[in-house]
Amino acid sequence: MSDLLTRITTYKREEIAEAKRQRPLAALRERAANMAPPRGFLAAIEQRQRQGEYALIAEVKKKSPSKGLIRADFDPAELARAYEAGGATCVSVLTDGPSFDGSLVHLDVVRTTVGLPLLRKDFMLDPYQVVESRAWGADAILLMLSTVDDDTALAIEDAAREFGMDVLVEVHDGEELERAARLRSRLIGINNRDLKTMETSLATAENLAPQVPEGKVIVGESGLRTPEDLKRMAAAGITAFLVGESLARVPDVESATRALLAQ
Ligand SMILES: O=P(O)(O)OC[C@@H](O)[C@@H](O)c1c[nH]c2ccccc12
Repeated sequence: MSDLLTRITTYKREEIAEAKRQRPLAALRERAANMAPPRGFLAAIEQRQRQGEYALIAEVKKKSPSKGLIRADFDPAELARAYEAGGATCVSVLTDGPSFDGSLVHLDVVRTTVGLPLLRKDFMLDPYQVVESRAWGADAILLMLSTVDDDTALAIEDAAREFGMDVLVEVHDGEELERAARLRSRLIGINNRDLKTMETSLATAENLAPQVPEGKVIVGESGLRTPEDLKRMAAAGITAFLVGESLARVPDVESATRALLAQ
């Protein structure tokens, strides 16, 4: 694991232990059970694709370890509303505090603001976090295979299935892709960003896409800025995208979202 991921997973384990003390699983489960059922995340993506359109998961992102501050006047509700108005299919909400200035409260705020399905973007290490995600209104979770072993990945996936949530399984290389193929989730995210070097190359998704098994839905992640970038991904068979920085950075987010999606 890279230094950054080691640092993040270390504090994340402490956060999880503290959350379990403050809100035991039973209480969290009760809250999750009272939530409205999940909005179909994968279903929304596949519906767009069936219409011959790009599916965009637009990310509510204030800052990141690689880019620093992305949006100074950060307002998660306003950002999500602009994404929705601009034609996004789903919204990703970063909830990690220390590295991204995210919060579970953002998830709650975004859910009451837009009707789109929501991904909780965080570092999932424990099935407890899946219940937590549902209790705060997430419809899908991110599962990075670089941070969990196969048994943990399966346990997290099982928890998500129990709640009817979708799982975006994130990979960065061929080995992780092989591991992803053994999971049941159909959504595979290929992260163009190398978390060891922080370098982003669209060639990552281009090169891995042909190795993704039939029946999976590929999401191209990170470093996507222009309609040409999306076109390049589409040429490799990728028509669903996760985009944060390039949209969250600009003043007029709605127009930028629409412009990015113009085919
Ligand atoms: O801001 P970008 O380059 O458009 O990237 C968005 C998203 O792919 C990125 O935030 C991301 C992908 N996988 C992650 C895992 C953890 C934190 C963040 C990420």
